Amino acid sequence: MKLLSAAQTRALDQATIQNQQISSADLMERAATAVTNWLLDELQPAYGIAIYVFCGPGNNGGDGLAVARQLYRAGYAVQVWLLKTGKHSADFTHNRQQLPAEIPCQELDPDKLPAVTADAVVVDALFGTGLSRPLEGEAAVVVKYLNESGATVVAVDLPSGLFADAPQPADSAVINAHYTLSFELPKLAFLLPQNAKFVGDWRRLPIELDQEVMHNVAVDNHFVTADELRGCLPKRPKFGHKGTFGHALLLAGSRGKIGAAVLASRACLRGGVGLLTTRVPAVGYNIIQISDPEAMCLADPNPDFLTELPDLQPYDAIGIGPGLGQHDSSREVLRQLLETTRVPLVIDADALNLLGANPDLLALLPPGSLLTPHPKEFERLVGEPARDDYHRLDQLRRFAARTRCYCVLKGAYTALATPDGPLYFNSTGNPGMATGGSGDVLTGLLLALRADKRLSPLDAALLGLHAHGRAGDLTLPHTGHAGLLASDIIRFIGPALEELVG
Ligand SMILES: NC(=O)C1=CN([C@@H]2O[C@H](COP(=O)(O)OP(=O)(O)OC[C@H]3O[C@@H](n4cnc5c(N)ncnc54)[C@H](O)[C@@H]3O)[C@@H](O)[C@H]2O)[C@@H](O)CC1
Ligand SMILES: [K+]
Repeated sequence: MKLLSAAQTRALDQATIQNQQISSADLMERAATAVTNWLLDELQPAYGIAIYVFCGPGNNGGDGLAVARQLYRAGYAVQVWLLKTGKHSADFTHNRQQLPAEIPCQELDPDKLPAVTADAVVVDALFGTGLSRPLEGEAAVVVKYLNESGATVVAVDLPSGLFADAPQPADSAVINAHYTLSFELPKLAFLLPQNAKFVGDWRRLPIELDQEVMHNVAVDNHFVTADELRGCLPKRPKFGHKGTFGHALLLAGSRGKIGAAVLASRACLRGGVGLLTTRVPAVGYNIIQISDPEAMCLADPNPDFLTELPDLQPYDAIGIGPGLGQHDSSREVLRQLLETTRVPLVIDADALNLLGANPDLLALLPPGSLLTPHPKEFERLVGEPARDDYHRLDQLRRFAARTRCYCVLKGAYTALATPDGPLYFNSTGNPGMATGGSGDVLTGLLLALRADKRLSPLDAALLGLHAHGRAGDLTLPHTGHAGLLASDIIRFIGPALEELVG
């Protein structure tokens, strides 16, 4: 699913109006109907509860006026409050004229705002994608007042004051919505941690925008849905054998962190790899052999950390990092690996920290490698803290372009940057997965998919990120959020992958 800029959204609205031969008021009615239906079907406010619709001067306000009319016709006690300032759009004026006279409708006076109580529902239709500067004056006063009211706030299209795809000054007034109802597509802003308190739970309301125009528009950012990935994982051929699915090598673990190697190995096996060899320091030999009997174990001569790179000839993909530690000898193993490998690499955890601390190693990164940092590891990799989440995405995009690698940025909506520019945001997963070992599981799963020669690097990464989050979602009924362990995720990798098989 594409994430459009505000300008692209406007163009798509216009194309829809033209191609479907409808008026802009018709499209607005469609949008408002989607909001009203969501309110009635999902929020289900009790009859008699006060519903305040706050409208700005543009088409977002027009949506609000149409919603107010529809809610009134559905029997709700609605009142409309209008911002005094601003030039009214044509569709605002149209819907203002359509508002039944029985609905109380007044202009807002910042010195005498309506008493909005905590049990009320507020529909925020002040500003949407037409926001051109941070809110100030009257609008900022209203927004701050609503944020303090305790009422349930439902934002139409976008929380007022929030830019769809760019940062705003830290102290600017933005609605803190409980729910944001976005027309047709989500917005980039929804996927960034810094905007979580503005956006609340977001929903996407389809309004039948022109599919062909949407298909052809070029975008920098994608939100990857299950529908798009379904069928992308090739079926295992009837006469396939273990060689068909690749032989992976995992370099992981150090004294006290052999568990990371166990988790990554098991996830790799559950990810469908044909064969797996796990290289751990000698202390991990028995542990791996007992915990992951399906894996072969090659012990390093050193008891505590990796010091030697094995012969790489048999392997189709190599993963390095989980629990590795940052010993000088392990750094040299990483260096040798970067210098000699001819197969895809998956690089995680301490291997990333070693890259960050040694720019000469970073320069050796083979193009096409897949890196899986969380934000702190990514900061070490690029050596510069991000100003905000948008800046961090810029850094991510530039890093992938410069190194010609695929780079993940782990989070609630994990991002994947590609060497050619586009970013892909993952749509699965839950906060229960923010637990030790979850990243090791991802590395193992991605390693399995990179070892499968039938998959492109991009498909392997997207499928792995999706299946990892989905496996985490499938554990929830069994574990809840707090009780979710990384090893539970592994149990559900199989079912999560099965959903994606063509
Ligand atoms: N274009 C269409 O046909 C559709 C538009 N829709 C709605 O229309 C919205 C976009 O409408 P508009 O483009 O009219 O934009 P908005 O309604 O978001 O706001 C635009 C108005 O606000 C003013 N403005 C911008 N920033 C301001 C600020 N900081 N302080 C004060 N005034 C400010 C602008 O000068 C303009 O008058 C969408 O978010 C969506 O809610 C939907 O009805 C779907 C169809
Ligand atoms: K809004």
